[in-house]
Amino acid sequence: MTKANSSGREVHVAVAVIERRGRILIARRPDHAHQGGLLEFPGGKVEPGETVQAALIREIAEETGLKVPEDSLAPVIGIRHDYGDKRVFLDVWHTRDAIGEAEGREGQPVDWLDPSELRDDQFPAANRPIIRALRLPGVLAISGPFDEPRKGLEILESSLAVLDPDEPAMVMLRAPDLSEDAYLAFAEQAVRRCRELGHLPLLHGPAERYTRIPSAAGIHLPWREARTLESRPVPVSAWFGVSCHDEAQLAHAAALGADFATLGPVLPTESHPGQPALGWPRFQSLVARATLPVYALGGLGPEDVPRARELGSQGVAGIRYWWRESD
Ligand SMILES: Nc1nc2c([nH]c(=O)n2[C@@H]2O[C@H](COP(=O)(O)OP(=O)(O)OP(=O)(O)O)[C@@H](O)[C@H]2O)c(=O)[nH]1
Repeated sequence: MTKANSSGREVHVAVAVIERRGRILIARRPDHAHQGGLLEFPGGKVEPGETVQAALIREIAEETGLKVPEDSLAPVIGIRHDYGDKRVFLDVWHTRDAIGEAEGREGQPVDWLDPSELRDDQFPAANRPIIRALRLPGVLAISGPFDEPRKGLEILESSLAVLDPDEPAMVMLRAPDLSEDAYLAFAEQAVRRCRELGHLPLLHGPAERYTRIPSAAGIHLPWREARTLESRPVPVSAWFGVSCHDEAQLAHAAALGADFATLGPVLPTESHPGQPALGWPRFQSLVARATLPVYALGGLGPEDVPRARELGSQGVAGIRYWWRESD
C-alpha cells in the first residue's frame, strides 16, 4: 500500500522563466487562487496527454500573449513541494526567445524584474530554489592546491585575471592542506581581493569559518561537514553550498536548506585520482531528482556549461580551467 497523503495526488505544473535583456517576467497570482496574492512565474497545470513543453507554450500564450518557440525551452530545475492543501511538482523551464509584448491576459499585473529584485517571501514557498538558480552564476571557480597562504594569494591573483571581469563569478576558496590559522589568514585577504574585483568569495570547510570571516559571500561545506548537520548553519543572507556525490547526499543538502550543491566527479579528475566518475547519464538522472541547483564537478570547464545546462544543472564547478600560476 502506498503511504497516505493528506493533500492527494501531485499536480504537475509547467513553470516558465522568461528572460529578456537580463530581466525575468513575473506575474501576480489572483487573490482567490491557490497561493493567491503572491508573485509567480507564468505557468500552470500540465493537462493529461500534454507534454510539459506544450503546456508551457499554451500557458504562456494564454497568460501573457507571448509566443515561445519550442526549441528555445531548456530545463532549469524540478521541485517537489507539499503545501499541506496541495502537492505540486514544479517543472521549471527557461527561454530567452519569447516573441511579442507581454501583457496580463487574465487581468493580472506583469512586470520584468532583475533577478536581484526577486525576494523569497513574495513568492510561493516552493519557488525558493528557482530564485536561487536565477541568481547563481553558471560557473563556480574553485581554488587548486597550494601549501601556504602567501603562495595561495599569489596564484589567486593570476587566476582571477582568467575570469571575465564583467561577469561576477562565485569563487570557492578551498585549501584543505592549510592549518586552520593559515586558512583564515589566506581567506581573509582572498575575500577582500575577490570583493574588490566584484566576484563572490565563498569559504570552504566547517561552517564556523563563516562566523570568523562574515565578509565572505557564504560557505561551501565538504560532505563530511554537512552530513552531521540537522539545519542550515549560516543565515539566509549568505550563500550555502554542499559537496554531494549521490542521491541521498543531495536530498540531505536540500533538507538543510542549501542554496546549491556540487555533484561529481562527472569525469575522472587529476585532483581526485581513483575516485569513480559518475558519467553524464548518471549525473543527469541525479540532477533530475534533486530539488536544489546542482553544479557538475570534475574535469570540466566553462566550455561544458551548455551541455551541463541542457542536462538540467546550474552549470559547472572546476579548478583546472582557471587556477594557474603566472608564467
Ligand atoms: N504558475 C505558477 N504556479 C506556481 C508557482 N509556484 C507555485 O508553487 N505554483 C503552484 O503551482 C500550481 C499551479 O497552478 P495554477 O493555478 O497556476 O495552474 P492552472 O492555471 O493550470 O490552474 P487552475 O485551473 O487551478 O487555475 C498552484 O498550486 C501554485 O500555487 C509559480 O511560480 N508559477
